[in-house]
Amino acid sequence: MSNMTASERHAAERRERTKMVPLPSDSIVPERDVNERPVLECRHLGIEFGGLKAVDDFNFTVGKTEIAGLIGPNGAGKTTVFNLLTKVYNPTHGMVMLDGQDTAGMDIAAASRAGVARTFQNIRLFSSLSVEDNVKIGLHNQIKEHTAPAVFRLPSYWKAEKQMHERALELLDFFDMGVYANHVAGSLPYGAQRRLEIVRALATNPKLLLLDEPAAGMNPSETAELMDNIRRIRDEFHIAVMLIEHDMDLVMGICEGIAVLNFGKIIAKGTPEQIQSNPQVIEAYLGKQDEEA
Ligand SMILES: Nc1ncnc2c1ncn2[C@@H]1O[C@H](COP(=O)(O)OP(=O)(O)OP(=O)(O)O)[C@@H](O)[C@H]1O
Repeated sequence: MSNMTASERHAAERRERTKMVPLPSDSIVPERDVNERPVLECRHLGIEFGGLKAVDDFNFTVGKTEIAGLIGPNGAGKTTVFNLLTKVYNPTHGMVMLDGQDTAGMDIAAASRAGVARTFQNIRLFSSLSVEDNVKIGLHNQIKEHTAPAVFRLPSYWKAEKQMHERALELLDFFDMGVYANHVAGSLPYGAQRRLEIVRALATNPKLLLLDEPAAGMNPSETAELMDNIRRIRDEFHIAVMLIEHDMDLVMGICEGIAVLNFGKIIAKGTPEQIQSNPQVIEAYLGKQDEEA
């Protein structure tokens, strides 16, 4: 394996490790997850804006520790799916089950507590705050805060502060970012800011981490490092990751199950090998890319 590029190595590792098995719902999950409750089940999910069906009859399941991919041409509806999963939008059709919980009626904060976290296509950090404070913002959704201890600086307040500081550093260290803890977030190099977004999302203790174009703007070595980090997140936090990405080496290198959207509809679902050899996908998406190249 020594002469392989990072993405070839990832693809080889994935082929060795992951066997995808079908569920009765026409979805597939990694074999290791088949007896576990899926972290995400979308059934006939859809949303209309005016007359436009931005997402239509979206059926997709993500296993408990799966790395899943959502791909498709620009405007296909991918980010809208993430907005539905995080309750930025309420669906006009269908349902989303998060770790077995129906998310109907939840707002963004409730969905976060139920276990979904995300990063955005364009970096959204509190750029004038410190790196540590950005992570602590993520941690806040798990800590029950009472006004009196904070106002009167009671011992329970300091204990919670200490716990948050330690946890924030632990998470930053996981990504070799502990040295940046006191830096202003906006002063970090681009790649480090993208990593910080992931750390902040992980701080909410999610079961499902949604990454919207995590490799955008990255050079090949940063992308290879990102792929390693996504794998490490899955392996060490034992959570699922679902990502939207245009970088096909990344998608085919680390994703286990993939859905392809075109004009709001799933046109193909399957393993990277199945997706790469699907004529509809090649025509709708991969072929188009080749023509552009
Ligand atoms: N709030 C909204 N109101 C009206 N139309 C919307 C809204 N949000 C998304 N759309 C439309 O839904 C469609 C899907 O958009 P979406 O951003 O989900 O695509 P995408 O696959 O993420 O694209 P890209 O790869 O370019 O980010 C587009 O036609 C978009 O204009």
